[in-house]
Amino acid sequence: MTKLSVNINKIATLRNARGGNMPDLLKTAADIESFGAQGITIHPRPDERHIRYQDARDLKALVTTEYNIEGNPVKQFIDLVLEVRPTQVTLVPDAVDAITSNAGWDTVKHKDFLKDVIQTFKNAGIRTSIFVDAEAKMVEGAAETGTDRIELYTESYAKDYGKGPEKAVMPFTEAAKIAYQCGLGLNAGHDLSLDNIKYFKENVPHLLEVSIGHALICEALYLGLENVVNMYLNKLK
Ligand SMILES: CC(=O)[C@@H](O)[C@H](O)COP(=O)(O)O
Ligand SMILES: NCC(=O)COP(=O)(O)O
Repeated sequence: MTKLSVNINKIATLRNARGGNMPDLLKTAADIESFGAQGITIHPRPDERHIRYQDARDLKALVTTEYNIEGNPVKQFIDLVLEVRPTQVTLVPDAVDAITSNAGWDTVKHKDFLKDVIQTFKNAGIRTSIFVDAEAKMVEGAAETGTDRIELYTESYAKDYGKGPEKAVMPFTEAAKIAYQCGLGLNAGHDLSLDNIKYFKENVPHLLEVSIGHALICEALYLGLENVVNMYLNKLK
């Protein structure tokens, strides 16, 4: 079985737009768990444009499933993760000004750095994962850091899925096999959606977990709007 970890960054984006507490991030996380999701993912960024560092602390007391914190391991992030002690930390090499994550780690170039950071988190009993592109060299490099898992960066799959799913998924199938041979657990995420997730699951072996946020929240709007519009109409009769 592949676990679904719901990324709630977009709930925080919406909340922050008005400065109040609507939607309530903590209630939404609890609801998502009660609907059956097996994990909650957040990706606090240094500018706190969506998830705030305090959200990461508050969620710790509430999340009863797998709690996954993603981010670039700058000092502030490392300190936060060591304080919160989630189930899993996912290291993502994102630039401060990036709109969203746009690349996996170069695990060859940054091997020594990653080894140190991974060890720090493992010493604290936190499972580790490294965000990588679906390339043999990067997967093998990740294995040499001592990480428990990798997360395959799936943007290219999502982008190319419409042009031909067989070709789009091929590098991910291969990377998954290599990860398994290296003894790495396998996660995946970025731009996965209701359209493309089934084919990915069917063609990528040993997939332990996917984290999905942007599309899932958009789909929740599309699929929930009719109900809410009708509730308003009923009140306005
Ligand atoms: C690592 C990854 O692919 C996701 O965490 C993604 O970066 C979501 O972050 P944003 O919600 O800030 O786009
Ligand atoms: N790790 C990927 C993630 O948490 C969600 O990415 P996205 O679905 O918001 O693109």
